[in-house]
Amino acid sequence: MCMTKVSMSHVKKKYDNFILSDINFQAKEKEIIGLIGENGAGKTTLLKSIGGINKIDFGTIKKDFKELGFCFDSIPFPEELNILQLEHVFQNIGINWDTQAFWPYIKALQLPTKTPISNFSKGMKMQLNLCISISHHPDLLLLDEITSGLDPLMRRKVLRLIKKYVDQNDCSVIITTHNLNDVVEICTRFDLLDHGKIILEKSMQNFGPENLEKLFEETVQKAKLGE
Ligand SMILES: Nc1ncnc2c1ncn2[C@@H]1O[C@H](COP(=O)(O)OP(=O)(O)OP(=O)(O)O)[C@@H](O)[C@H]1O
Repeated sequence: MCMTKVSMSHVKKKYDNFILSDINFQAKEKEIIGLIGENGAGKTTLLKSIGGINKIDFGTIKKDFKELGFCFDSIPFPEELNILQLEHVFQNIGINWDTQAFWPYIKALQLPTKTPISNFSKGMKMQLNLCISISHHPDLLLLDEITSGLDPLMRRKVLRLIKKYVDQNDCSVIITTHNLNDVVEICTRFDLLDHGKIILEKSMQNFGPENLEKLFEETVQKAKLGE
């Protein structure tokens, strides 16, 4: 049976000038869900609501995951440390941490282990963030624009790593991205957001980047015209 990791029902989140409204959304085990939409559509707000980082104003979120992993744009660890030092800290703070899993990820992405993290590029920090997140063995992984700022080769490596993690674990992933190739390459489903609403949800069978872009444009255009 395919387990649901998170289920949202009629969720609303209000900011002064924005409402995420009437969100009904489910993520099931093994799904990799791409959240797409124009700038300011509400992708990060939705992701943060799922992760409990945002307090919702209305509706319910049923959480059936055991361990949450997430990567948002801020780095939640001390940047003056290098990877060797940071890994030592994780080993010793008594959290769910798998050293054996962590080092092969670092090796695969060729991240330097003795350079202070403060000297890493934005892309390198994102990669490290991902390696740390999946070394806690999350069964729900939230990734906010994980591929932005990555060169094409590194982007491919990161996507492969995410896909492999899902293949080998009972995990579901929700990823926000502006790169529709990310969705085509690893997602099993996408949800298109527009002005705080999910206006389209589709399984990824038979979509290439061109027809996904066309569908994106047409659906957003129709929503703007109120059709
Ligand atoms: N903490 C906040 N306080 C007030 N408004 C916010 C806050 N966070 C986000 N917003 C607003 O909510 C709306 C949706 O923002 P969000 O970051 O979720 O969009 P997004 O789809 O992820 O955009 P992008 O693709 O540009 O990253 C925007 O209008 C933004 O200004």
